[in-house]
Amino acid sequence: MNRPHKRDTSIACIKDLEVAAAHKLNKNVREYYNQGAMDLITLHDNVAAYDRYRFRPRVLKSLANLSTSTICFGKDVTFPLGISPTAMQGLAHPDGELATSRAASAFGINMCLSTYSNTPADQVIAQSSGTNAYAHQLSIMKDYALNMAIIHRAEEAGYKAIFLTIDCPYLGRRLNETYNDFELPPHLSLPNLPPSDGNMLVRDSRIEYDDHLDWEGIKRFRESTSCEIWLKGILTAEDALLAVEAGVDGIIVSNHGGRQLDGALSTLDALPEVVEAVNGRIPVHLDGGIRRGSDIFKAIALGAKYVWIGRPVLWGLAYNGQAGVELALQLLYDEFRLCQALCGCTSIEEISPRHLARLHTDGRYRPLS
Ligand SMILES: Cc1cc2nc3c(=O)[nH]c(=O)nc-3n(C[C@H](O)[C@H](O)[C@H](O)COP(=O)(O)O)c2cc1C
Ligand SMILES: CC(C)CC(=O)C(=O)O
Repeated sequence: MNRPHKRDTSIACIKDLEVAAAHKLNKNVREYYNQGAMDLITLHDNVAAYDRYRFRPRVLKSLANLSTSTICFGKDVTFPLGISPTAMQGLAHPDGELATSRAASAFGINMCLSTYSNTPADQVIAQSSGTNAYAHQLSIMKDYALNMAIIHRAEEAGYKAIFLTIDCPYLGRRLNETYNDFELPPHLSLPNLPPSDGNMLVRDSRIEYDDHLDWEGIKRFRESTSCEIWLKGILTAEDALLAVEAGVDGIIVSNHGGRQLDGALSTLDALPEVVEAVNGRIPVHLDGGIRRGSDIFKAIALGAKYVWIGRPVLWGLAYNGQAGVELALQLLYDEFRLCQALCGCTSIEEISPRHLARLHTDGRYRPLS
């Protein structure tokens, strides 16, 4: 007999889910997922940056027609949140990326698949019932036949966009991977990449990234596919302007979840200068540090059209597969909708910088504009 799923009352927010996931994962995987580069300064600042803002809520606005939905990659999605590409989801749960994809589709939000997926791209997108859209992330390797094969497989399978990860000409120094001699367990494979029996992350010859890539190279990617081309890993106005000139379809303000250059700006702090430089010519998205629905609201208020999450999904997946990812999404959705309502916004378009105040050096919060 199918019993109705009883919600675990000990999990009321993403922090609870992080704790629950920590009990399910072994040390190597937990630290690979949760940690980042060097002293984890950027990792922590990604999260802390949200607390440097306060809301300026507007009251007595009828909420009768409140809508949280928005359009992203041609889909009318439930709210402005998507799933960032994270490697090797099979480490969290045997269903891996299949479970994540089913949860994204059930919830009506978009998903980006990692180059280092444990599941082939066509199987991941096949889990969708048509409610959501998919992007495929590309770690740009020296081997262009391999890069192009990944792009063309994604295009044929129905992926709408390629996210070029541009903050990774070399892998960041993740100390946990060295201490733990972190490796992919033998039961998991990486179907996008040629087989190898070397150490997965620290010394694997498959991870020879193209450290010669420049803006001309980005234009060539643009010409190689009918998928949209997005750059994941922009943190400055200067590079945002070059991205617009290169003709890409969009930008994701990202520091790889604090896993690349430790000490780089938090993504929320980088967002305003990128939004200002782009000036509406292409959409700007953000990922990094989102742990509450109210964080999503703050990023949207600062000009992101859509935001993405990495670790909260991995924690949901580790906790309880597809149902755990849906729980993570539900928590963030409920918190976001409430925050939007309490700020007096009936639509995503109404969310603006006027809804925020920022902490200044004199200890006071002031409106943004
Ligand atoms: C375990 C893990 C694996 C990741 N793998 C990839 C990857 O394969 N490609 C990529 O572009 N980004 C990767 N990222 C970065 C995420 O796409 C995203 O930028 C980051 O997780 C966002 O920060 P958050 O985890 O605080 O939400 C990974 C992040 C984590 C935590
Ligand atoms: C396999 C890794 C290179 C994936 C990644 O980008 C990460 O761990 O941050």
